[in-house]
Amino acid sequence: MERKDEAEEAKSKVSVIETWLRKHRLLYVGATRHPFIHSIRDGSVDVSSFKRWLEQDYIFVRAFVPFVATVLLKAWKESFDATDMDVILSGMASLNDEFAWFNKEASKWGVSLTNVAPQKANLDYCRFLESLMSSEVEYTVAITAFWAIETVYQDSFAHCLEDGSNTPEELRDTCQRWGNDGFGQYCHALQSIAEHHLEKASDDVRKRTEAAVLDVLEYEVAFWNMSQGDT
Ligand SMILES: Cc1ncc(CO)c(N)n1
Repeated sequence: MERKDEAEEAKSKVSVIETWLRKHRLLYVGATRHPFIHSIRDGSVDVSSFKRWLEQDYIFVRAFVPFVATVLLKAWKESFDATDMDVILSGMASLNDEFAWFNKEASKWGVSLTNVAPQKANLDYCRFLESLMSSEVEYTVAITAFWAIETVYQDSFAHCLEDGSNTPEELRDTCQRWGNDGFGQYCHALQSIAEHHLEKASDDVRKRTEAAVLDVLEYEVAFWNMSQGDT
């Protein structure tokens, strides 16, 4: 039998992340095709649910920024590829715009972002983020969790902009925020970085990274449930 050359072999090899997405398909679909997302896409969304999501997501993003800062710190210490930092920094820059966007969106919907009490699912998710901020958590685990968090929003909101969707005009801006092609490319860049580090990781780190990705997907489902008032 002829030996495949290396390039051929690399091409046919399924990536670590792709393997996990196949293995945990149902959970991934649960996080990215949630009834709340379906309701945005088909136009039946309840305004009070959307407002609740907006208020709670603002609190989440406040906690997300320090998490991303620790990912940046770990990239600086643990990765020898300068593009890692460039990609993470571009993510931080877009989070800066995101705060301006949240304020604009809040006034459009008559929502106040100050004095909002975080709900349980949000507190749980923020606490999980905080656990990932520890210096004990390896860069591979943190960058892959980061990829998963961004990708759930990208995949969910891009679905609301696809042909055949019936997303109300006043919600298109929100869907664009995470569903636009540039954000999609940024998620792919994060995926390549995560994959690169996973390929080199020990079995133990890989196992813990897979567990963190599953945690992210479960917290995302709970977050959408909370927005719909189901918790
Ligand atoms: C809950 C949640 N997950 C992911 C993102 C993406 O940044 C977000 N803004 N909120």
